[in-house]
Amino acid sequence: MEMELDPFLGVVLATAVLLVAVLRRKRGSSRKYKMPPGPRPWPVIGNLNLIGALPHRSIHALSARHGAFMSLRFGSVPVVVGSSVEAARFFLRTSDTSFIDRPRMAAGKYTAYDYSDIVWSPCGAYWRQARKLWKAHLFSDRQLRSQEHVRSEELRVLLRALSSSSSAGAAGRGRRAVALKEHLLMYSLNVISRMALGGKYVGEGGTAGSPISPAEFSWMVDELFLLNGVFCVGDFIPWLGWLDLQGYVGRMKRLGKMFDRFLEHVVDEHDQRRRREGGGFVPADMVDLLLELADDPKLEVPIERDGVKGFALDLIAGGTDSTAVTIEWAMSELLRKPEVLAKVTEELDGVIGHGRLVTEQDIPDLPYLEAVVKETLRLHPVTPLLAPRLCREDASTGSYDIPRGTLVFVNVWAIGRDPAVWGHDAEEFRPERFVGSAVDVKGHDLELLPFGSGRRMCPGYVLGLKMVQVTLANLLHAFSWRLPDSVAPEKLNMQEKFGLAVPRLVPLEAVAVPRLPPHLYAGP
Ligand code: HEM
Repeated sequence: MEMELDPFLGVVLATAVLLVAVLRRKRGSSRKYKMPPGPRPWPVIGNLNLIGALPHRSIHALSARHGAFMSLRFGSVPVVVGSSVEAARFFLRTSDTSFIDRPRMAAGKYTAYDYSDIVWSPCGAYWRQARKLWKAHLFSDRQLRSQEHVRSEELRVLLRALSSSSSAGAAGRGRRAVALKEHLLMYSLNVISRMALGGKYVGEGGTAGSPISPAEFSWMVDELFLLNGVFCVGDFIPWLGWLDLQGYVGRMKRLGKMFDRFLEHVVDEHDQRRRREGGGFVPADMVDLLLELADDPKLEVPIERDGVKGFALDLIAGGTDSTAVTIEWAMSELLRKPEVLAKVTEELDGVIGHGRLVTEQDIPDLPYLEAVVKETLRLHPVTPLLAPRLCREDASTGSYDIPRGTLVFVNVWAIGRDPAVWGHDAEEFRPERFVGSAVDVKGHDLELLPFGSGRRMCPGYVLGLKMVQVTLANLLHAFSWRLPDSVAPEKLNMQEKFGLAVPRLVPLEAVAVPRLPPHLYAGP
């Protein structure tokens, strides 16, 4: 949601502000709402001028002045932001049915098959059915267990790749720093490709005729997350939309076409196998399952081909960037805190030993590692404002009204750093705060909501959490990590870059020295 105005856009908006200020007539409103307090909006742009390149931080600074329920106006759209546990309870629990809709924004239209995926689909029979199908079929415990071997095979590929790309001949200090995120993205993409699409469609070992290179694909995923998070002027000032002054809509249309070429190829291949195998066909991956579900005549709402492609896109997008971003933040925090890094390594040595890798079943025996993951998600929730919600009926907090049509954000980033909840050291990375604590990330504890909560909560959280925990555990178990000699831990750049996900601005580079017997880095 970048809102750094370019000069041309600035001139157009300033002219429009003037015009509207001059032409404005006082209109009577049919009902008087008592909205939460907030900064005074300008004509036309509302408060968009107050939103900087990192909206969760700009909004947090404004909430500190105006309150945990705060009104804003983006262009002509009323906005309310919740920034406390009480606000999260109101929006995501007690009045959750009023706020489970999504706004119709350009990103959903152009990058998500006209709102046919789950993330952008409006609340209704189609969305409810999609969530039910995902839960019962794609993300059932049985389905996730049956694909555990895929995750552990790809993990070994990751460890091998890290071991060879960091080696520069001599062991120890002679090693090169690796760009961790590139490796993590390729790994999570391969895991989700094999689980969802039945094979690797990108990069080394990709299926024949794959229409996409790894570099192109990783650019596409980055672009998708950026464009799904930007504040697009046309969404808020519709009469300026046709000008596409920021160029975002053009980029969305281009990206939508690129993903469509890729997904057409994937769906075609799956269709062909179904036809070839006829009655003997057995679904082997999530796209097979989706195609079979789409054919079910008992479906309440039909799922068209665009729906299948939209769901496949959710799987790819949800399964790749979010996990890679979280692990990169965890490693950054650990590299700044050698004593925490030493403690988590000690736990791994004690529980796992040096003879094997960590499995998903080991995680409950690694409470300090679990605490490290929670602490990372507290300080660096991947989507700090959750995905935008739309108020679909007038609601009231008791003190304030939220009219139908209001855009709602819950700033979970701010809640995760609230000293009233987390104490005076809320900004500090200190996993000990979770040791022996029952607070979890599964949507019950409103002070820690990296996956959201309620009916619109992330449906992939079990997989996402598993992947973050087991991957981080193995990175730490299989390698000793340090920053390059030129970077002092306290000087490590921790700046963020905004989009639907908030990754590091500068990718982390670190030196990885293998610490387990060589056969554990060999192929699966
Ligand atoms: C660390 C990993 C992940 C994090 C932190 C994360 C976080 C989130 C958040 C905050 C939301 C918005 C919830 C809301 O509006 O209240 C969301 C929605 C969603 N996530 Fe995830 N997610 C992760 C992994 C995944 C995975 C692995 C998948 C699927 C493979 C996935 C698929 C989705 C989908 C489809 C939605 C939209 C749900 C809806 O609108 O009904 N996510 N996620």
